[in-house]
Amino acid sequence: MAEDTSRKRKVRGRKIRGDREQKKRRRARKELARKASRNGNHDEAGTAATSESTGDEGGGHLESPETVAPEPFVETDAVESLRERITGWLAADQPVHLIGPTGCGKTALALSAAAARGRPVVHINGDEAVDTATLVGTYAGGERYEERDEFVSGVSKKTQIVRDRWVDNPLSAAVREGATLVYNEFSRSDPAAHNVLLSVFEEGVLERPGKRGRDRTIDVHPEFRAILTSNDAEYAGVHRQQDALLDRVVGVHVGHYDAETEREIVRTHVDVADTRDDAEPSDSGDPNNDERGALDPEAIGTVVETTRTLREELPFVVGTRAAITAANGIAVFGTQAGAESAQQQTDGGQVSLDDELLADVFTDVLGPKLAGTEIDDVSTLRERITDTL
Ligand SMILES: Nc1ncnc2c1ncn2[C@@H]1O[C@H](COP(=O)(O)OP(=O)(O)OP(=O)(O)O)[C@@H](O)[C@H]1O
Repeated sequence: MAEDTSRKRKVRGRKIRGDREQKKRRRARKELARKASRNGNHDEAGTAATSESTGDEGGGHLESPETVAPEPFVETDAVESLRERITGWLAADQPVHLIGPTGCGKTALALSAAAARGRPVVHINGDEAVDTATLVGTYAGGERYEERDEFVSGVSKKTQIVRDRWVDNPLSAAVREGATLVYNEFSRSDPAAHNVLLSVFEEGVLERPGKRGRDRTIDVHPEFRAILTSNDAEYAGVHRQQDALLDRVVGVHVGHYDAETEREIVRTHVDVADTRDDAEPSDSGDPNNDERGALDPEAIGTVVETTRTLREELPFVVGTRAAITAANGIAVFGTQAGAESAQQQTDGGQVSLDDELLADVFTDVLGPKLAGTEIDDVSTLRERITDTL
């Protein structure tokens, strides 16, 4: 009889514990939903879930589309047409591989296309150290918790339980949440790390190596998409990725933009002088940098034209980034050289630009690229630049 009573209480105890756990889980889910909605992280049904709702940990990898959208972002016809190609392929459920020379604008395009989808974004960079666990997740030791059993009133039993703690990494977070994965310079990572991508792209499941039981795989959310970027030289170089992977992505080749687009891009990254006759004296616009002046459209045109000529003449890539860096250098050094008075300097005067300054600035900007090229030293580089001007 006594045994019967204790059994009943034990059953009721479990039921109460079960209700409490359910409530706790519901509270946790609500909290996660609140956090996710603050991040704009919703799935199709308007509910929000993160890996934690399945008992795993995976926070921290998702960013809202608004956060990742590049700012400033120039949208000329050339930029828009490329972005439409990317978003078009994503709509066709194809992973996209953006291939192009360094500094031509791949990352900006990828992030802009990802943001345009309005889904959460996971942004990672490839490098030698990336392996499967870095992408998919891993066990991060045991998690200890205490379970309390109340058999009869006044008699309780505590049990220490150690449970494997799984930590999600970017790919698992992205496939679970239906995010857009932007995997920058993916060809810098070991190709073996990307085997998991094959089943993600082909079968819609992510295998979690080391996971056991029914948690071994994650079903890929139907809204999950991937944009991979790589430098055209590296892509064909040391880390050639397996054909099986390259076969499952479409390649969009991104070259250097046309002159008008490059001028627009440079313009958005520097302070532009107001050249109207009745314009106020120009101000750098940056309260922390009084020494930086404003470039007029003509100076921006000269920087872009020089960049484009050097691109043809020099044995290494001279990307749009080089043009932006040079323009920013000229905004400082041109102002220092051109300022006739101390007052003009602190006002952030308009820059004065001549060949000497252009050669100095471009020599510094391109100096780091000499290694492994036919140009042995920096004085030869300067000569080559001067010849081009
Ligand atoms: N459409 C654009 N609007 C504004 N800025 C842009 C645009 N495209 C590129 N840029 C700027 O040009 C520079 C180079 O772009 P980005 O970093 O995207 O090139 P990348 O090809 O990814 O370079 P890397 O191969 O070195 O990673 C950055 O400063 C970026 O902000």
